[in-house]
Amino acid sequence: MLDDTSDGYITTDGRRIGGVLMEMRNITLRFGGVVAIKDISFDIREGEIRAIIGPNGAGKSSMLNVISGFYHPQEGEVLFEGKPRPPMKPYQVARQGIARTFQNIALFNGMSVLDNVMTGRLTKMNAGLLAQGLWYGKAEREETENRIKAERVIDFLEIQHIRKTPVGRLPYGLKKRVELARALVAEPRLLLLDEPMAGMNVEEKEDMSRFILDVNDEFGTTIALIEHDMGVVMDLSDRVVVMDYGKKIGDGPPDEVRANQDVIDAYLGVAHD
Ligand SMILES: Nc1ncnc2c1ncn2[C@@H]1O[C@H](COP(=O)(O)OP(=O)(O)OP(=O)(O)O)[C@@H](O)[C@H]1O
Repeated sequence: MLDDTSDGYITTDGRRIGGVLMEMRNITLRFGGVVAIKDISFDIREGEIRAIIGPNGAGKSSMLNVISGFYHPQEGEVLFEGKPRPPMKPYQVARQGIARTFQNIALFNGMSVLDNVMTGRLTKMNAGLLAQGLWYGKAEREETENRIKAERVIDFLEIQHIRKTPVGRLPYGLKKRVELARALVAEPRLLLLDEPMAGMNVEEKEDMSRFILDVNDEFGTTIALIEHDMGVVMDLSDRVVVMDYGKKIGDGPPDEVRANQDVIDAYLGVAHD
């Protein structure tokens, strides 16, 4: 049942959604004369799958980039665990426990699946180069731990059979899964997925949906994803924000959003004043 208490709620499938992890307050983002986001507010609760959807050019990528700390809005505030988040460099955001995947896959094609996944541990590494030279034991322990974590995620996402394969040789759907593995191995509190189903066939979309649900269920990871296609996220998400021309036109559980006339019009391309 969904209620609005700050302590959270239990979903109909028995998952526990906690309090607010991240809050976007009156965010406005401009690129010169283009207003990509206009005064949008919403929150992301601990443990939930939160989707941001909207037609082309609605401002979804811009919003994801604000959440990930890559863009700094001209107006508004981003709060993480109730505290205003100052402008940060991407690596500082990553250290806060936010990981992401990209719309255009950003993997190292010449490297194996395992090595690509291991790069996801970089933000977790404490033993720097000097420490690796001077204090070999610690660096070795860290390397072993990183490898165990990488192997666990590889097993979980069912890509063991390709762990030694160079990523460049993989079909698109599997590349997307490797990207998910790399983000997940950083053990994020908040996982951001940029159009995880884009360019996939029906079977690949079904696989990806299942893995997103499993990740959320198994690791309790909070997930925010953006998606162009309304259909694919409706079954996955606990709550959905709908954007159109930089504005928020809907926000709520999938059934509520699906019945929202502004949302229907936006997807059908009906003009508004
Ligand atoms: N770096 C940028 N410089 C200038 N304008 C930009 C930039 N990024 C986005 N925009 C503009 O901001 C608006 C929102 O774009 P954005 O990419 O966030 O939308 P989107 O919903 O992700 O679209 P799509 O589904 O096509 O990826 C668009 O008008 C776009 O042209």
